[in-house]
Amino acid sequence: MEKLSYASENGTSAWSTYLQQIDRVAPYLGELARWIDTLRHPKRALIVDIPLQMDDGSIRHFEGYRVQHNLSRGPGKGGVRYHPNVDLNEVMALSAWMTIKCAAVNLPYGGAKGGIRCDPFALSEGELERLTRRYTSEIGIIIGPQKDIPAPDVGTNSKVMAWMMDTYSMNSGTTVTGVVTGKPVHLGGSLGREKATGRGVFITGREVARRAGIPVEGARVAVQGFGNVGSEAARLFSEAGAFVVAIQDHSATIANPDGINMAELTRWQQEHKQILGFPGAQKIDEEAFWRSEMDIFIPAALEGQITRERAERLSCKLVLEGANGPTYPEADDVLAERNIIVVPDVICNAGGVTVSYFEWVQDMASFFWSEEEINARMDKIMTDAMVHVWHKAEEKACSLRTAAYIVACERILMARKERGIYPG
Ligand SMILES: NC(=O)C1=CN([C@@H]2O[C@H](COP(=O)(O)OP(=O)(O)OC[C@H]3O[C@@H](n4cnc5c(N)ncnc54)[C@H](O)[C@@H]3O)[C@@H](O)[C@H]2O)C=CC1
Ligand SMILES: O=C(O)CCC(=O)C(=O)O
Repeated sequence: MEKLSYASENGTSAWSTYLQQIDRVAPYLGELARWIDTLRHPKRALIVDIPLQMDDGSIRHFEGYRVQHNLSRGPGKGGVRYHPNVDLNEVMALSAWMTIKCAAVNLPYGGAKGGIRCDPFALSEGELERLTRRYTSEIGIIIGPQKDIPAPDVGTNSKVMAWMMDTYSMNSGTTVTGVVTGKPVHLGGSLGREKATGRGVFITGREVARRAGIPVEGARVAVQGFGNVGSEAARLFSEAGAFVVAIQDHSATIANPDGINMAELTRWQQEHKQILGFPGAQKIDEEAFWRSEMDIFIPAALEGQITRERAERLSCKLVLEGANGPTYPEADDVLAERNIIVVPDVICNAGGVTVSYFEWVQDMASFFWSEEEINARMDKIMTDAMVHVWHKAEEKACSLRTAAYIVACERILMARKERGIYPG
C-alpha cells in the first residue's frame, strides 16, 4: 500500500488507530479484501484558511477541515468539531469512523467529518458566528444535501448548525434545510436529535448487558465526559436503576459511591458549564478515576483515552464507547484478555447519526414525525444492528469491534465493487 504523505506515522495517532482496526478486519473479508485499500485512503480532504476579525479589531487565522473519507454508499455524513487539538490526522480518522458507522447501522451514507482548530470557549458568540459562517462558505464547494451533510460534534451545537444552514442557504439563494442536521427544531431540526447519541449508548448497552448477564439495575457506572453524549447516557442509566458513581470532564473528576444525583448535576452543569465544584460528590484525583469500582464504563469525551495501562486497571465488565476512538488497539487486546466486553463506537454511538438520517429524510419530505415515532424507530434500528453484530461476533469468534467492522466493510466494499472504478 502507498503511504499517505499527509498522515502522521505516529503509532498513537487517531488515523493510525483506525488503520490498525482495518488491518484486523481484512482477514475476515474473503475476496472483498481485494478492495480494502479504498478504506485506507480518504476520498477527498479540504483544508481551509479562515481569516477572522476578532472583537478587539485584530485579525486571526484559523485552520479548518472537511474530509470525505468514503462515498461508496451515499453522500458524506458526519459532525463538525471545534477543539484546540483538531488537525488533519484526527479529522481523517473521525471521517473514516463515520464511513464504518453508517454502514454498520445500514444508513445510506458515506463517511465525512470536519472541524476547526480553535477553542470555542475562548471566543465570543459574535466571533464564533463569524468563524462558522466563513468556514461554511469555504467548505461550501463540497457540502450539500446530496453531497455531504455536516452535524454537531464536540464543541458545536444546534446554534452552530443554524448558522451553517443559514450561510449555505444565503450562498445558494434558497433555503436548504437538508444541508446540515442537528438544527434547532423550529428550523427543520428533528425532535430527539439532541439526546439521540446518549440514548443510543443506553440502548446498545442495555442489549449487550442483557445478553452478557450483567444487570443494569444496581450497576455502578462511570462516565468520562459530561457533554451531549455522556450526560444523556448517564441520565438514562440512572433512570434504569444504575448508580453513576464517578464522572470526569475537562474540569474535574468527581465520585460518590452512593450514586451522583443526575438531575442536580445536570442543573449544575447547565449553570457552570463544567462539573467542577458540584457539591453532591467528592473531587478525586484524575488517575484514581481509572481505578474506581465500576461495572460499566462509558468513555464519552475524546479519542485515545483507554491506553494499555488504563485497560489493565479498569474494574468494569462492560465498556460502552460513547466517544469516537477512545480505545487504542493494544488496549482492546488487554480488555479482551480480561473478558471485558467493549461495545465499539461505530455501533454504540450511532444513535446520533441515525436520528440525523431521520432529520434529513424529514427535511426532504417537509413532513415531520413525533418524538415517540423517532425514538421507537431509532430503538429498533440500533437494537437490530447490535444483535446482528453480536451474532457476527459469535459466528466468527471475534470481538464486537471486529464483528461491526466485518458487517460494515462487507457493505462498503460490495458497494465499491458493484459501482466499478472506470471511467476514472
Ligand atoms: N454529539 C453527537 O451527536 C456525537 C458525539 N460523538 C462523540 O462523543 C464524544 C463526546 O461528544 P459530545 O458529547 O458531543 O461533546 P461535548 O462537547 O458536548 O462534550 C464533551 C465532553 O468531554 C469532556 N472532555 C473534554 N476533554 C476532556 C478530557 N481531557 N478529559 C475528560 N473529559 C474531557 C468535556 O468536558 C465535555 O464534558 C466525542 O468523541 C464525539 O465525537 C459521537 C457520536 C455523535
Ligand atoms: O449526526 C451526524 O450526522 C454525525 C454525528 C457524528 O459526527 C458522529 O456520529 O460521530
